Amino acid sequence: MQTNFQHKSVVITGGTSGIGRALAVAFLQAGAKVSVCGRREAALNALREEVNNPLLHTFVADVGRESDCKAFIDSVLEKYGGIDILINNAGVSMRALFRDVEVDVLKTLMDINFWGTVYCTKFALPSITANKGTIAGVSSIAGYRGLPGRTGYSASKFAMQGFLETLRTENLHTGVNVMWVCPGFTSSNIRNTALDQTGHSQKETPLDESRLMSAEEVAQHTLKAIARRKRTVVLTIQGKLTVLLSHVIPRWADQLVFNHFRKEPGSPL
Ligand SMILES: NC(=O)c1ccc[n+]([C@@H]2O[C@H](COP(=O)([O-])OP(=O)(O)OC[C@H]3O[C@@H](n4cnc5c(N)ncnc54)[C@H](O)[C@@H]3O)[C@@H](O)[C@H]2O)c1
Repeated sequence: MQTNFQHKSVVITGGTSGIGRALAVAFLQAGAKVSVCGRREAALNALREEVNNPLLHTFVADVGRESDCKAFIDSVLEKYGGIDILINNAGVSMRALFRDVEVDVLKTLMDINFWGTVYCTKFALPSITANKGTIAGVSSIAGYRGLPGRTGYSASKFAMQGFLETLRTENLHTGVNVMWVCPGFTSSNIRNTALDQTGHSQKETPLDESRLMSAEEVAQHTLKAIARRKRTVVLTIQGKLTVLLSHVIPRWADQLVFNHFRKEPGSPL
């Protein structure tokens, strides 16, 4: 890994916790120049103190805002002179049935998960093209398969994958690799910060987070996939089976997914 990423300029959105944070640490360990954005200065300061590495650049930006994304990418170009790898990682989830949820919750998820990806990619693309680099998205099984209680989340990840797939095809002969990674359930803040029907954080997780894949494992798989210039990576067997079943026998997939989410603690199904 060391040889692949040494001195590369790597940009990660949403890098103060979970998978984004683990990616930042892993790329720094591999000798990359890492730029991370987050919404809160205090969380970015904590990350800087913890990793204590001069190759880490942090910037306050809400990826749901186009002007923040431009300012973030401009700051990276100014500091490091270019971008080799962009990882669109920042994300928020939800848990509420569509019949109950306020439409604004879905708009918030689209703003962050989808539009944040579009904005950052738009501003970083010229430099990544010049460097024949990589544009990556941290997607989800929810980007292949609608999951109950997650209409906005699934829609945003389907949209992200459609956007990235199109971009990959447009860039087939430019030397730019466009790819996405789909982790399975991974221990992080994503379920605690998931929005409820009125747009407030749930502040609890329905899963035993200690039994899930770690963010560090996801980061290692992601570095490997980027180094090998993969197209898409689904990280778990359960995820691969869900994707396959959804294509081959979608009616079964509907029932299996329904059964799975009905058993989730607090499920309104
Ligand atoms: N944890 C899982 O089980 C899992 C599974 C599949 C996909 N994912 C995806 O992985 C990615 C990372 O999530 P995670 O699991 O590490 O959760 P997390 O909540 O720990 O990390 C999400 C990060 O995004 C940041 N973020 C949220 N909104 C933002 C905004 N508007 N602007 C800037 N930053 C913002 C958060 O501050 C945080 O640093 C997400 O895109 C998520 O959809 C997670």
